Amino acid sequence: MHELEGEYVPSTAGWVRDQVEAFEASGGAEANTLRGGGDPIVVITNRGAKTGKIRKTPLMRVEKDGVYLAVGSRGGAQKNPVWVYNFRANPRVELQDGPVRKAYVARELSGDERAEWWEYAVATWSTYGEYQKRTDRQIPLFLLEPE
Ligand SMILES: C[C@H](OP(=O)(O)OC[C@@H](O)[C@@H](O)[C@@H](O)Cn1c2nc(=O)[nH]c(=O)c-2cc2ccc(O)cc21)C(=O)N[C@@H](CCC(=O)N[C@@H](CCC(=O)O)C(=O)O)C(=O)O
Repeated sequence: MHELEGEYVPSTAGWVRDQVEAFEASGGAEANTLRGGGDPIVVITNRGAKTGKIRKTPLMRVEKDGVYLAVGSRGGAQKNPVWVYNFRANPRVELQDGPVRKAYVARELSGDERAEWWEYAVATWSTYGEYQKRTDRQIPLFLLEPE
């Protein structure tokens, strides 16, 4: 059975749900930046930690040599986005970048490795630095490596 089949339950956030829909309907040709600006996004399909349902999570595109970084910033909110718990429970995800959708395994980062990737994330999209200043929660990072 294909790893990530199952019932897709859209995000409770309308703008996110709509972006996923437009992105997937166009094979990643449309709705592939943040709010139509110049910052590229990817869409990560993941399995709910409690419901087992299929979730689709757009994140900023942070990539290096075929490996992607998922940044649990959620605008600097005090609590983690719940997809963090999905990635921890079900690390096999699928990531679509433009027209290409592939299987990855998510691995949560810590220590020096995390520090290095955090620096790269902020260099890629500087708003992440602003978000970390807004909360004393340490923003979780997951490296997505091709399966
Ligand atoms: C709104 C909420 O989503 P969330 O998983 O908390 O994630 C919040 C946001 O991070 C998520 O919406 C991101 O896509 C927002 N977002 C970014 N969020 C980020 O954290 N970082 C980014 O870089 C980022 C970029 C981005 C770009 C475009 C865009 O449209 C959205 C972007 C949600 O969908 N909640 C569902 C539950 C979702 C879920 O996965 N439930 C699990 C249970 C999880 C648990 O164990 O509690 C399950 O199904 O079992 C609900 O309340 O019903």
